[in-house]
Amino acid sequence: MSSNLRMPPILENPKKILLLSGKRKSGKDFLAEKLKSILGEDCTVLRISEPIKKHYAEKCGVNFKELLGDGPFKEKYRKEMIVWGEQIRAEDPGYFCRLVCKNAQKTAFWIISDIRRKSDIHFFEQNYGNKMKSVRINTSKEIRESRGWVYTIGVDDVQSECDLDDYADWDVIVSNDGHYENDIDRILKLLD
Ligand SMILES: Nc1ncnc2c1ncn2[C@@H]1O[C@H](COP(=O)(O)OP(=O)(O)OP(=O)(O)O)[C@@H](O)[C@H]1O
Repeated sequence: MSSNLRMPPILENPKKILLLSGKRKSGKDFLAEKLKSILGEDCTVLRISEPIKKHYAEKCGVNFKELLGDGPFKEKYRKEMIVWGEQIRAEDPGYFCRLVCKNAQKTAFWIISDIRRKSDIHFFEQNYGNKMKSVRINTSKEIRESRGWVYTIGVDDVQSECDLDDYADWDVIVSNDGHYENDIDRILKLLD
């Protein structure tokens, strides 16, 4: 056997990275899971908040799985986690993005389902160039409220929730107000 045949394949993955952004309860995780169910094994859903939650759970002795879920536990600790995450980011804005990419499975598509800051977008632009596609999910206040959103000082009025309100360079903007099938098609086209 020639030594060439034993060379490991060059990893071209991920081929595309979808960044999902939107206000709380806009449906980022919901749409990420719908996309994953279509893309299957070729796709990994990643969350920048995951290493934050993991660290926070270990530090404070709380349940990591509960923090990841969509329930009251996450809401209870959200404010504290935001403050802690901001302290780390102040020194190194790419810290959590880098951690997520480093530990991610090398599938063809990555979906990052919780993009919250311009610095997150810049990280992916700088490191992955045109592979990165950004999606903003704009969902009405009324629908978000019907999904359990309650305006909370210290959460809804801080950078993690508002920094991307004035970002204007989205590849696709969707409204997840009820019917999402067309939105899914428009997002999938970004992966061509
Ligand atoms: N199109 C939809 N149809 C039905 N239910 C939806 C739809 N979009 C979202 N939901 C539901 O609304 C709730 C909030 O959605 P989701 O957790 O995806 O929001 P999120 O943007 O990820 O929120 P957060 O920023 O708080 O993590 C979930 O229970 C989800 O199943």
